Amino acid sequence: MLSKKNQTLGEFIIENQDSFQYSSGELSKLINAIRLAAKVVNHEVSKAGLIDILGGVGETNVQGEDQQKLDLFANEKFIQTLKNREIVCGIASEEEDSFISINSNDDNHQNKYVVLIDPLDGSSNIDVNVSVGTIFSIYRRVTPVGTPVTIEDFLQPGNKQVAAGYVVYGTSTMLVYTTGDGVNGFTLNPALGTFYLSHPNMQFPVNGHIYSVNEGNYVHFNQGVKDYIKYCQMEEGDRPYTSRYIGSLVSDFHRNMIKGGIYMYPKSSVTMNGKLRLLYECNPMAFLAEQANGLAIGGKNRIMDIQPTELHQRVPFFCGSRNMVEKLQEFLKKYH
Ligand SMILES: O=P(O)(O)OC[C@H]1O[C@](O)(COP(=O)(O)O)[C@@H](O)[C@@H]1O
Ligand SMILES: [Mg+2]
Ligand SMILES: [Mg+2]
Repeated sequence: MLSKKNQTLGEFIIENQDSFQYSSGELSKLINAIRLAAKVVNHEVSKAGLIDILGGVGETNVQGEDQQKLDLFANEKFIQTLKNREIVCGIASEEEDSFISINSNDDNHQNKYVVLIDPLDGSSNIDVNVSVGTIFSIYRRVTPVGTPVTIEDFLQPGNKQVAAGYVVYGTSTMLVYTTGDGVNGFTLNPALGTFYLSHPNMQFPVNGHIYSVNEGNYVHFNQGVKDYIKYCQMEEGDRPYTSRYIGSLVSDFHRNMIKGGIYMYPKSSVTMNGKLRLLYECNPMAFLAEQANGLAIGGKNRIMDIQPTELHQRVPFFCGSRNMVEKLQEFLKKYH
């Protein structure tokens, strides 16, 4: 991977095109499309209080969650931008019941990629001015080029991803992604509308001192998770760790990748499979984590080895600094 601090995202994409195993320029166009949609969404997010984009639309998505205006705005912008560029043959989104098959105007199109997105991550934080994000995961289709995509093209295990990333709309706006050759972070200069390489070759510190979990659910967690949380809080060695939970997966992950930490959304007696969606939340964050020397598990198993069965399936998710996730796994194993 070739990287020079402060080079633009556009320059970085071109310079690293050949390090991508399927390099044909299509993936570069795809990342460029995501860059463009991220800027459009960032523009709305940054002035959310001034325009009528706060609050819900009074409808729920396929998962029974209240859809926020910004969920739908971001969903529309990412789908539209990807469609207009004629580089993907299918899209799946948290806000769409089923996948969208993209028919090209060019019958001989060679579009090989499908994209899965969480257009707006951290929806519960939109109205309270806390950082939110967008998450994306990219696969090569498994069905023949030129034919309509099928569910098979989306239900691929995470270890088949060719690229994944997120945008965090926070104190600054960053796009962080991997194509399987390390993780790089780009910060948007809003005045110029350009992303610059600010965080080359991001790495999870092997150890960390931050644990991120919604402790309001503590009583519903299984004993292994409870014991690990108690371990984090114990006055011993380099503990207690600090508890930090923003409630936006992207923002909690981003902080933990920079400072060292572990994020947990376990299954519980109320959320039998946890809350987070395997295909457009857990798999992309797991790909990034592993590319940044971290780990991502669902309990006993590696998240990216899970064979998906449904578009919106949920799985327990534990992700972060290598030694912290391995320690948690020790506690979980005690009760399996
Ligand atoms: O409020 P809870 O139950 O702790 O859940 C917070 C988690 O849910 C999410 O908001 C789910 O994502 P969406 O906002 O995209 O639905 C994560 O970003 C976050 O980590
Ligand atoms: Mg989400
Ligand atoms: Mg969302």
